[in-house]
Amino acid sequence: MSSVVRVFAYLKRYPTLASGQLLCAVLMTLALIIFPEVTGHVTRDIIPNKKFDEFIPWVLLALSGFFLRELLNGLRIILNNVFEQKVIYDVRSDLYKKIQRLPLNWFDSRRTGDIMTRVIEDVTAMERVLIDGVEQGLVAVLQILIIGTMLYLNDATVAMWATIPVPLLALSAWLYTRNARHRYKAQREATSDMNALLHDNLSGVRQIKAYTSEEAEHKRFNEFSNRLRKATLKVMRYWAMYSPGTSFIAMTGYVLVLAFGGWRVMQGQMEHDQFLKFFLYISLFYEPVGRLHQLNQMALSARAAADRVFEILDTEDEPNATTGDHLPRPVKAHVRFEDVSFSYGDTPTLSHIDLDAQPGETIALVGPTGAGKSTIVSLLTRFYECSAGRITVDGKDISGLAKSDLRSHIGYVTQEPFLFNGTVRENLVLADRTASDEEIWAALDASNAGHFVRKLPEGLDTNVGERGVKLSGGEKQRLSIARALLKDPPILLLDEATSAVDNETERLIQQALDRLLEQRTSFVIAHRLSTVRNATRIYVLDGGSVVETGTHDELMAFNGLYAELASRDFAEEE
Ligand SMILES: Nc1ncnc2c1ncn2[C@@H]1O[C@H](COP(=O)(O)OP(=O)(O)OP(=O)(O)O)[C@@H](O)[C@H]1O
Repeated sequence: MSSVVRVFAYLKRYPTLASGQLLCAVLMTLALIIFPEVTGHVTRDIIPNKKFDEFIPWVLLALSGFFLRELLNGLRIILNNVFEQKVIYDVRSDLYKKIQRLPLNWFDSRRTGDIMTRVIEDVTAMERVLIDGVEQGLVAVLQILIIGTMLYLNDATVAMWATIPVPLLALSAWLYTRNARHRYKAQREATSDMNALLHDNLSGVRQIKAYTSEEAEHKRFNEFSNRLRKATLKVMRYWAMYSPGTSFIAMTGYVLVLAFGGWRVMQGQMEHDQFLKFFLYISLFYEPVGRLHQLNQMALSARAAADRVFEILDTEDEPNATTGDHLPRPVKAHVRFEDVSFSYGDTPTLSHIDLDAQPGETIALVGPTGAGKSTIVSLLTRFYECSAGRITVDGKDISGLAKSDLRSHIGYVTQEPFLFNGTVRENLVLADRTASDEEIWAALDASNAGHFVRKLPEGLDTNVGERGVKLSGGEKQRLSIARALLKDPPILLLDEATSAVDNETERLIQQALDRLLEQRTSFVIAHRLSTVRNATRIYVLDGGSVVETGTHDELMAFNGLYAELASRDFAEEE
């Protein structure tokens, strides 16, 4: 279905506002007739007969015609804006809801800046078709019909000559529109590319400064900006031919009235007052034609934007985004991977993984970089779906579970602790919206974060900055542990941080982690020897397969890949 038609579906939600503004627009158009009719009457009857007593009331009537029109216009603008903002709100809300339900691999191949452009700019642009397009378009057409009728009622012959340019205008509009879509699409895409680059560079501003690549990045930004400039100029070049061209065609209508109207006046077939009225009407006739051309331009741009918005809305939700089974209560958290295979693209990432984690066990995942450790964790949270095999929790295949239910039983502490730009409290209650201050402090104390949070200028209400930029790496890690503690999930996924912290911080973090791992089924992508040693079982991965399994001592005795990794990676710790 055409994007433009689909945009109109949003109209139906607000029938009162839509019809209210249309009614105002129709009445406004009707009020337009007052001035030319009054002028005609005054020229024909009042002035020649010197009716001084009637003159002022007629002039006031002409004035009241304009007053009424603008009064209605004011009301229309108010209704229009309320309508417009409601629709923008609805489309954005639908879009955001949809984005949250899209599978993670959709985001893997998208740029954040592009998604933001669609939500912020494209929604506004597409909505203009709906509001301005429908309303102004209808008003313009109505004005053309009403004034056109008045022209024919006044003098059909002159009216016929006056409207000769109309088919020519329709033809040029069709020619312009026919090839315009790709030009507007290119313009919207160039905007999006530039926003995506800007977003990326702002996120990586530290790297840019550290590598003193400001100049190179400025050049790259200018290249993108230049592409947008060129795309916009291309749109404008066509408009520069189309707009004056159509204006000229419309103006020939005036000349035709002058020529044929003047001729009829000279032949005594038309009165002076009629001739004057004709000029007033003809300007009212061609003025909305100009507006229709502007609307056409806007509609084309809006259509390109709507295509981009509907592309997101039409993407399929991730499976079980909102529906599915629930885990049987109480959740014991017995996790099994049974012959699981997975690939992100063409090459297999995980092959035939078997893994068993009994309730309360700590499972360490160890292996060289790129072995597939994080992918195992991502499959358990169902960020990605297994290509073959199955994963069960308490005997239930997770592929049939509602994701919200599954994830509500899983805590995930990522390697790079991500904090949102908000207060300490806002970042923590992400795990439990109903948590009291006492519970928050208990989680902070258990993660050894209570001490430093108490020292922050506004305690729990201190803003941590974008991605937690105002905190140290160790502090961020402890806050993310506190967040997981607050959630208190039966299953915990922990990607241990690799960045070096001083010994004291390391001790504090380790203590926090020990508390976090207590009495839960945990999967730890282990980088610390202490974690690996305490693990119930270690799975050693290589090239997407489990190559060794056992405890630390067993694997050291086995003297395989684990022993090699351990002697290399953990040498410093020992
Ligand atoms: N989103 C993704 N899209 C495509 N390929 C991916 C994606 N994420 C990871 N990969 C690839 O899958 C393989 C396994 O990656 P994974 O992150 O699971 O390894 P890892 O063992 O956790 O590595 P590390 O210890 O370095 O974090 C790698 O070859 C990686 O390049």
